[in-house]
Amino acid sequence: MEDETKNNWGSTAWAHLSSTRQHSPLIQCITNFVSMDFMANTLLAAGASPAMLHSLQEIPDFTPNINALCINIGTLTADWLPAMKMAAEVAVKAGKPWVLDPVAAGASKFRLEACIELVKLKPCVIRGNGSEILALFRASVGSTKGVDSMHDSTDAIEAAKSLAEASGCIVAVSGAVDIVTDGKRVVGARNGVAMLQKITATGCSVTALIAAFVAVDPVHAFEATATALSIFGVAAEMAIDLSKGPASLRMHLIDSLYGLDHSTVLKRVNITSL
Ligand SMILES: Nc1ncnc2c1ncn2[C@@H]1O[C@H](COP(=O)(O)OP(=O)(O)O)[C@@H](O)[C@H]1O
Ligand SMILES: Cc1ncsc1CCOP(=O)(O)O
Ligand SMILES: [Mg+2]
Repeated sequence: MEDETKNNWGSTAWAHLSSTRQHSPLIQCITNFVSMDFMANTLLAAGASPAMLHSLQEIPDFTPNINALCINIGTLTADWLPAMKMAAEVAVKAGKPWVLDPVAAGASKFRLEACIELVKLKPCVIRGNGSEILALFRASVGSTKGVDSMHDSTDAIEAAKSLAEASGCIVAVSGAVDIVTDGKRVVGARNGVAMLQKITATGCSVTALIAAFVAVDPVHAFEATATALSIFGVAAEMAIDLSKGPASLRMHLIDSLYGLDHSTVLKRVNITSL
């Protein structure tokens, strides 16, 4: 049974990656300055088409034509927030899914309140690390080390389920095990390598990959979220053997994602029910 489940997830992951390569969904990213380059390259390597457009003036023309939107508050300032909100509203109105990365949600009142306002604008998926999801669930500042997590993803399972129930979003918590829940179902993706934490913007980039997979399979956002996390992890597993440290892992990760083949995906995708 477990093998069967694993194989099904492998096929689903391959379907999402293949579909991304075939359809090249246009992903608008309103993201932090740190992540822009790596996020765009991750999306390109997966076959998607990234566009880092964040001007308030362009959103009414541009956002209705995208396939999905990724909003990341990593280097948030007050002047960026109206564009994020407008883009989320325009995307929802146009029937396009959007994904929220609540970077360092618990680091300040300003960030936390921005996240809470954004969650009200109906993201399809929220992906954060353990501390971010706990901060959002508790609606409280603290218990985070800036953008890095002070918690294991498994510490936030119940918080993720409650947040998913309350918001109607899929909630993903990244870490050694990536947790994905819709409030009822919970799966864990056990792919990836610990050194991913030593490369900035890997979390941001996997959130953008989730947006790409949700764009090609919007009615299965739960599955698309789990497979995106797993595929990113599998690419890292392939890359680590070729790497000498974080800088070369970063390079090989992009190459591995670009070159991932069917048999590797079927063999390595490791998603199970929790
Ligand atoms: N200990 C770990 N082992 C394997 N993969 C990990 C580990 N920690 C994080 N990852 C992976 O690194 C990526 C970024 O996750 P994470 O570091 O939790 O996000 P963030 O950068 O937003 O804090 C994800 O793909 C996640 O699966
Ligand atoms: C270092 C840093 N500072 C503000 S945003 C950012 C990038 C965070 O990226 P990630 O959440 O993927 O680690
Ligand atoms: Mg992050």
